[in-house]
Amino acid sequence: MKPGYLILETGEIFKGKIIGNKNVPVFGEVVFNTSMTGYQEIMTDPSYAGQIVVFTYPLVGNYGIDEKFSESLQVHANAIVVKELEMQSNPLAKTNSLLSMIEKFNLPCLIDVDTRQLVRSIREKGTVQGIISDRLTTPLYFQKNVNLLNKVTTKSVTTYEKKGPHILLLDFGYKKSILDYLLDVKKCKVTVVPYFYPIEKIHELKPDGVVISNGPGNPMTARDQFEKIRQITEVYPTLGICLGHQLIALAYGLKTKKLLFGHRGGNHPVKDLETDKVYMTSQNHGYVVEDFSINESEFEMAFINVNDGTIEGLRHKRKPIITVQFHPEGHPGPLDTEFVFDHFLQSLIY
Ligand SMILES: NC(=O)CC[C@H](N)C(=O)O
Repeated sequence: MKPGYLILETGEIFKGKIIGNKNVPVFGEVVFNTSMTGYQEIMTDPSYAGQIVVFTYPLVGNYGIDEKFSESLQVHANAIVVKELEMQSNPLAKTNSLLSMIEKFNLPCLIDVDTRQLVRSIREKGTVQGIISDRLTTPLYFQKNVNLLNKVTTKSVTTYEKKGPHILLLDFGYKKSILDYLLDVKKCKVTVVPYFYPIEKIHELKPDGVVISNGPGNPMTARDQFEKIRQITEVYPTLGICLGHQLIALAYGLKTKKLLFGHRGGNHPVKDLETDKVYMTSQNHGYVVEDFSINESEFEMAFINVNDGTIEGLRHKRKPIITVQFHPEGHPGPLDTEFVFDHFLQSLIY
């Protein structure tokens, strides 16, 4: 194991050891996730493309990995940072080790890091770019506002046949558990298309409803899709999840902004403004829809974050459009808000 460093844009340096891909430096936006489990789902969630993920839970890898928990076929995070990494596989659980996954995907990983201090710094100063390197003299070079969507979206059109309603999943980097939920739990027929799929071709597929997926980066990088998204919502009942929520809001003229350090974890409390009930949700986002922009828009707030009062979901006043900033499909995290899918499916006429 060779010594390594996480060098932040602010000039702060965190020491550790490099394992996995030793071909550093590697760059990325440094974000932290507070989930106590779910490292495999987090690493394979396409929304983390371009980011260096810091796990606040101090021991990562202790229950191994299992193919069925992957949210995609790749690891999307640029690198991970952990306090203590369990190197062995767990013979009782009969799983492979996290290290085998790190090696398979050639993922740079900085271990033995004071992640508490690192997260304190991010919480204070905000999300910053960083570099993992094996030397302190690495020149700081940061790419900002890169379009990550082409990296994560599907290149083809795939239909999964089932007897239920036909849902089009517009893929900005969807998590597999969204597809699984629609297929296996709700028995929907699902067609997954690239995010840039033209509106005429969407009409040809004759979906009963559209789900706009989660995905990486600043939602404004998808501005060339806003007009199409608006057209989709004019015709089809639509559910937007996380990035999908932000894109629908932007398509209707609302605004987004970057949070100081984002929401990434499995216990973010969200209040349903219709019932006044609070649910625990799984979250992973750095941007939010700005609340002032909702005034005089065609939307009303459906969910609010109990911790910081940010918008967690929108409902169109007349059209069947539901959007959520959190992840109703969980993975990792609670499934308390799966009913969001039911509300969407109830809005379909087929
Ligand atoms: N999970 C997501 O879809 C993330 C959305 C967006 N990239 C954000 O960070 O806010």
